[in-house]
Amino acid sequence: MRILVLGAGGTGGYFGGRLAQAGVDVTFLVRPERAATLDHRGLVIRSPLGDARLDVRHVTAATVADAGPFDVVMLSCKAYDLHSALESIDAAVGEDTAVLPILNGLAHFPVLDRRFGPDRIIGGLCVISAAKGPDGEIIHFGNGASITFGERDGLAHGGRCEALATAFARAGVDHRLADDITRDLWAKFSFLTALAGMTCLFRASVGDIVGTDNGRRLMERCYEECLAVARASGHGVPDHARSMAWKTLTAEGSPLTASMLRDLESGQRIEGDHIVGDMLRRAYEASVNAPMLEAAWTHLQAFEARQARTV
Ligand SMILES: NC(=O)C1=CN([C@@H]2O[C@H](COP(=O)(O)OP(=O)(O)OC[C@H]3O[C@@H](n4cnc5c(N)ncnc54)[C@H](OP(=O)(O)O)[C@@H]3O)[C@@H](O)[C@H]2O)C=CC1
Ligand SMILES: CC(C)(CO)C(=O)C(=O)O
Repeated sequence: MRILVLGAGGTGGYFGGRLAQAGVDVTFLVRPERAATLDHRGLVIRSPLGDARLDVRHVTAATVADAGPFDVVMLSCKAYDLHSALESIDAAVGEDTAVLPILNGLAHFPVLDRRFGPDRIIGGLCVISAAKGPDGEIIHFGNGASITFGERDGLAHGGRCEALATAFARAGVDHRLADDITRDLWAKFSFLTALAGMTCLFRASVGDIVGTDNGRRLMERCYEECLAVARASGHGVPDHARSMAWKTLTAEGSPLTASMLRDLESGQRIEGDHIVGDMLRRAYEASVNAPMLEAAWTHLQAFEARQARTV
């Protein structure tokens, strides 16, 4: 199986790197600056699951056409880069290529469906805390790193998801082939929106928020709003996923924050509109009362307005 990974940042660098490390046929599609770093230093992963320095095959938008087509294109850009990423992968997508996005959120699916046709798009998500460090190294915080994917229509599509599962198994990556990926996507979207909305709003970890007089109650309200949107959309989050999320969102002393807070505090662009803004629009459409999401989204928009003035 030939895999193209768009982006060699926190998620793409980690999961693509693990595949490459195991000898899976992986090529990274990167921008010129990242290509220069990969040439110079290789793909460096610092992780509690094992450090690595890998010489990885890579192309840029200008050269990808010569390397394709691929069996799978794994998309690991931030949502605000989606359109440029799609322009770049166009030449790599052939008749039988599948596209596996691992972005957070849901709003990229209709964009991908329109561009490549729904049959080409696999549902995917990942759970990890990782970022690109100052020297281009992938820093993996914490011990968990898993990827979940599956066919959104439940059909076989030539066994491409099984082939992907084989590749991840070979790389020793914790992975799951989901029987209902849409349900998993909604479960993660609901959890992440509450986590990102709240940790950004209060500029604090879960533990620090729930340790305050009212934090636990506010966290509960925010998560309840997200769950209500999921239910109204016909994708109610199953009990086990809800109780796991709730435990994580209210764990005393937990240092967990969303990657969005890391981005916000380091002055980078954020996926506020793709995550919190999108959930709130869905709340309005479904007539779900969502004051916590309104506060979280107002805060992120105000942050972005100030950020735009200072760059
Ligand atoms: N980081 C995390 O812990 C987690 C992130 N996610 C989600 O995964 C997605 C990706 O996040 P993350 O990996 O952190 O993001 P990063 O910013 O670390 O990595 C994204 C990479 O995509 C590259 N890229 C963007 N546009 C293009 C393009 N047109 N051509 C080539 N490369 C491009 C960027 O390149 P360049 O280096 O040139 O800017 C960057 O290296 C997001 O939706 C995020 O919410 C999900 C779970 C956990
Ligand atoms: C919740 C978490 C850490 C899980 O991967 C995540 O997706 C993020 O912070 O963006």
